[in-house]
Amino acid sequence: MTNLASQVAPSKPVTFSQAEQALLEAQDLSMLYAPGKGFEGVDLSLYPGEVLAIVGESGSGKTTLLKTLSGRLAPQSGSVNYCLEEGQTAALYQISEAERRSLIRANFGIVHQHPMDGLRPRVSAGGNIGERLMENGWRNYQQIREQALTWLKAVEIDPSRIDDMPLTFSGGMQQRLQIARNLVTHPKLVFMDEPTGGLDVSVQARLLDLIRNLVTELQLAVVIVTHDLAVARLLAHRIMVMKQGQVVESGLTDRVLDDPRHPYTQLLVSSVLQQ
Ligand SMILES: Nc1ncnc2c1ncn2[C@@H]1O[C@H](COP(=O)(O)OP(=O)(O)OP(=O)(O)O)[C@@H](O)[C@H]1O
Repeated sequence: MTNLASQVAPSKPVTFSQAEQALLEAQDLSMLYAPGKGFEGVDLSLYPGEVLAIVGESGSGKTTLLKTLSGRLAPQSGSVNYCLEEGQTAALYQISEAERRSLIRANFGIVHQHPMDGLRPRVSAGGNIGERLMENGWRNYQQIREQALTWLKAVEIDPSRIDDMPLTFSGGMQQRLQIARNLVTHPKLVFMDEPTGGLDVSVQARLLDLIRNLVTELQLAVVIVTHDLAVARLLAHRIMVMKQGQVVESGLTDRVLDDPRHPYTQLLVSSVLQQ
């Protein structure tokens, strides 16, 4: 394992009641830009409060799948259903574009690998957080600023930086700000694409610890794309392994990493152990 694993203790195994209705369900989902480029035949169920890691080599289709699951890229075939409340489900690609946008705004968080892809560069840190509240109907300036201050503290950013522009922040701070902007509206489901990629190992460890605490505290369901098995081990209850656009193995994190069954997963796990 990398240094990262030794700096953050692994999360406790949790089981999810399969009797509960899935929050997100994908059936026979495919999106290929060209043969072998994208993903095909993906089935998946995610339960409330569950963290699912999608792992696999570069180009295996992880980001494309994440975009489709989060309503940002229509599949060529298959369905994605989101459970609005017990017994009420929305088919993400059968509702109108406006309905899908509003569903995403109210229920999903989307954390990009490069924080500036998810932040507005010409808006202050406080404004970046407050904007999300305004999009969800908040109007009282004082309350919005108070929430922004609370969330800056929650993601360990000095509240005195509230009026500073995100471009004056370090990469780690920008990523924490992007997380605050996403979580301020208490989404039920958050999609993360390599949220610790491109950061120093010590910054990664701090960020991972923060993400793990927030996920537990807010009981978030998360789909996280990572090529780093240590990140998956620390955060995820379940892992899905992708190779060339196909899911080759999935299961509880400890089972997949400690007893990998598919030769490709065995290769991934053994290559990490040799580092
Ligand atoms: N907009 C696009 N148009 C055409 N091909 C694309 C597009 N986006 C991605 N691809 C191709 O689809 C395949 C899967 O890409 P994807 O980004 O989903 O993989 P990934 O597993 O997330 O890789 P990485 O870990 O490097 O981000 C790659 O071959 C990629 O080049």
